[in-house]
Amino acid sequence: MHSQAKYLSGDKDSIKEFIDKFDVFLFDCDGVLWSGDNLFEGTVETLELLRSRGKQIVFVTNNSTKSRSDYKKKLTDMGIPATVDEVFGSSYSAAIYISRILELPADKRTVYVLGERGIETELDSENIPHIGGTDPSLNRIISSEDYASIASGSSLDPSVGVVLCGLDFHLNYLKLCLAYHYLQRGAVFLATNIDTTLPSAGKLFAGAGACHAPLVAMLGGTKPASLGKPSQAMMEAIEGKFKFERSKACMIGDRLDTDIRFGIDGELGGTLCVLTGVTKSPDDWKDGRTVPSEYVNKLGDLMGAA
Ligand SMILES: O=C(O)[C@H](O)[C@H](O)COP(=O)(O)O
Ligand SMILES: [Mg+2]
Repeated sequence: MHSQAKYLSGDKDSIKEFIDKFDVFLFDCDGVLWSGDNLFEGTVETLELLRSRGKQIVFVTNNSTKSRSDYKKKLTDMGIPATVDEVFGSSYSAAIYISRILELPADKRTVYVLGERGIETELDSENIPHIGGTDPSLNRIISSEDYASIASGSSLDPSVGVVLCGLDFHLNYLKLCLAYHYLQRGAVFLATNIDTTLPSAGKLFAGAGACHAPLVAMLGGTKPASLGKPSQAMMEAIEGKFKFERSKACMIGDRLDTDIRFGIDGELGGTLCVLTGVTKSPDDWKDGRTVPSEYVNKLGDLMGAA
């Protein structure tokens, strides 16, 4: 880990030297490429510059609301050429973990989802049965019948072996209580990611970590295993798919406890922090716990090497 982050913005030679050090750039999305649907200045040009220099680009996002194909569409709609194979999201990471790593009893293979369509799509891609999620019948206030049927277990699906939590724009009391009772019955507690906030429109909003925080409180502090950044299960899955040399790879992100931690723990060749998302200034890493190797004001500053 670095004790001092090198500031690159405006330093043409250092930017060129930085880019030349790496063959692969792992790009975080929210807070780096855009804020919500607002693309940051210079993003398209910077990605074009890196590709023109033969760099491999991988989009590594913790945003679980979209599948890989959804992200490919968002990227291309925003003017960023991308293929589905270049996208690796936390929902996909979780689906791979559940289908290929987690060993569940044969009668406990169903996943109860607290989250959006992106999680469901990726579970489908791994043929994992799931309930909850975007089921419209759950978008309502809990009833006295619900209390009774959840308490007795008569409305609970006995095949649920996992509760998987992501960013849920339709979160409610009923859904949290269903998740809690599945967990109480022994379901494995998983999260796509731990991000407590979501950058959008230049400010911060509730993130996936805030969505499952009520369950952590109800469970007396038990936290889910998270399959997004900084999980090294995700790094290993990405490395397995793209076969890159870690010392020649750089993680570019806006969040210290996910993106930069992901790159440091993964012993990548470098970590570049941008100040357009969650992290706002070098003061944010003055405790020395998670210090990027380099930083810029915004991604587009790398155009200094053009
Ligand atoms: O709350 C969340 O899920 C995250 O803030 C968000 O989606 C992170 O996405 P990323 O910055 O990893 O693209
Ligand atoms: Mg981000």
